Amino acid sequence: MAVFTPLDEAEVDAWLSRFDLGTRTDLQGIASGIENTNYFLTTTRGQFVLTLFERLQPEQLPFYLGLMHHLAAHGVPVPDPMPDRARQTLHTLKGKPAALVTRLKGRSQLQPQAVHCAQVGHWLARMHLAARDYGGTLPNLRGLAWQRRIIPEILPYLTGDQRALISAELAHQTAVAESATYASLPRSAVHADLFRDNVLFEGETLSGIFDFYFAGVDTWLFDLAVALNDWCIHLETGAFDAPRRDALLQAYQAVRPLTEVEHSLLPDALRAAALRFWTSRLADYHLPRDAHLLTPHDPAHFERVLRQRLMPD
Ligand SMILES: Nc1ncnc2c1ncn2[C@@H]1O[C@H](COP(=O)(O)OP(=O)(O)OP(=O)(O)O)[C@@H](O)[C@H]1O
Ligand SMILES: N[C@@H](CCO)C(=O)O
Repeated sequence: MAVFTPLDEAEVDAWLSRFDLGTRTDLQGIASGIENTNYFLTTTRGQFVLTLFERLQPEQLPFYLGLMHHLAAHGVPVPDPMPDRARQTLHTLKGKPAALVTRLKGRSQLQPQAVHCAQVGHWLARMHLAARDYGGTLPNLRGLAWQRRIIPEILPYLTGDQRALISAELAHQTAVAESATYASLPRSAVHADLFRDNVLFEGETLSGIFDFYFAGVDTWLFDLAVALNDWCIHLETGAFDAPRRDALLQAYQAVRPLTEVEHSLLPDALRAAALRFWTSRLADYHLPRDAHLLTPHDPAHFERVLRQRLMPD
């Protein structure tokens, strides 16, 4: 369930009157999602999503909302945060930070085919190019610095084999991140969590990308690796499905060809992306921050993905 903070119609109406968005015609709690309280809010002027941020710090939110607006203004189909009459997009409702964003059309495609992966590759590259001149500077808060802090806390919960794997991978990624080639990788604000459940399709056409609340400045290659590791694998084994992987990569490169350095570092980036989500899932599982909010995803899945990425092709 994802209505952690129930809202009644009168309090939503009072809040909505700050905007030039007409009056409420419908309000429905959204059942999915595990981080925030979300409602679909329909007014006489359009369809929106009202989000109450249950966990995120208000200081981080201007970066996410600013990025969404920047991308929307560049023609990327992402939720556009609505300003109130005082031109603010970050609001407060029931004492929590809140935003009202445009509702995107479409449905998720949890069993993607190559045609869907090609759409994801195309829009990921468009997003990267559009984000180049976004001025926000929030780092990826689940990047290597966070992993180096949290992995020692997780180690006691792991088997000897898992401890060896995660420690060796962390050491490898630290060495990669300190290399001169890594420093030359193109980067900007990126989504950093472009999984199947954060994209909508109308038929075979991508109609929306949402959930920017893990976005941060990181390499474009890392963002690409996150998407490849989710959209283009067999979920049971973590192995790549070659037609889907090739479709995503080709469509990405039709918009923005990878540099030579990016080609050479892609295998490391795929490992880095697997390590990132194995680590966060282990942390959510063993060190829950807000146990009542989080339904942890299965950490073993990303352990399998990492082991697959370590095998020769
Ligand atoms: N702007 C939007 N337009 C259309 N649908 C949306 C939009 N934002 C959210 N949704 C719908 O609401 C659901 C819940 O949103 P979301 O996945 O972002 O939840 P969350 O709790 O904020 O994050 P998490 O994915 O981390 O659990 C999505 O699966 C999607 O169906
Ligand atoms: N995509 C993340 C959850 C955070 O949105 C995961 O699958 O672990």
